[in-house]
Amino acid sequence: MSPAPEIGVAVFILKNDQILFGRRRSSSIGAYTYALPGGHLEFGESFEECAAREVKEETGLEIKNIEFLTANSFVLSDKVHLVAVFMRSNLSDLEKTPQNLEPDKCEGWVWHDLKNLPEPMFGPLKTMLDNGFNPFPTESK
Ligand SMILES: Nc1nc2c([nH]c(=O)n2[C@H]2C[C@H](O)[C@@H](COP(=O)(O)OP(=O)(O)OP(=O)(O)O)O2)c(=O)[nH]1
Repeated sequence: MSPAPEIGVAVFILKNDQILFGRRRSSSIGAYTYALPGGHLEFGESFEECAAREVKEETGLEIKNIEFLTANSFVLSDKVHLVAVFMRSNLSDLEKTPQNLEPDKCEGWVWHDLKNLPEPMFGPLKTMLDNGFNPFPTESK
């Protein structure tokens, strides 16, 4: 029997014109590609709770204005079917810098301009951004 789809929550943290990305390490899917902070939805969690928890666990940052943006279904192989929920947020404290709290999973966190995105990017995210998806609120960007 095929494995069940996995549900991931990925978070665009927006700061001025920039988005926070980290390069994934080899132990997980999307090895060596740039992706957003995020992780798997745990039983009983809302998308907002999952976003805040994963961002805190991975970067030490606290976020606010957490909002649902979109969700997509991606079949990556015979064995991997992702349902990715994309959220956006702002930093609670603009002065705080991200820490790499899970160095076994991520090489480090860097801010990137929407017009100058890092490559190679994690497949599901790349598909969305290549199709013109813009995570910034329309009034400010
Ligand atoms: N982190 C992250 N996950 C993403 C992105 N796009 C996307 O489809 N996903 C999917 C892949 C996975 O199915 C799921 C969670 O990803 P993950 O591989 O980072 O999970 P993790 O090990 O940090 O999480 P966990 O098991 O500790 O909860 O979300 C993205 O940009 N960033």
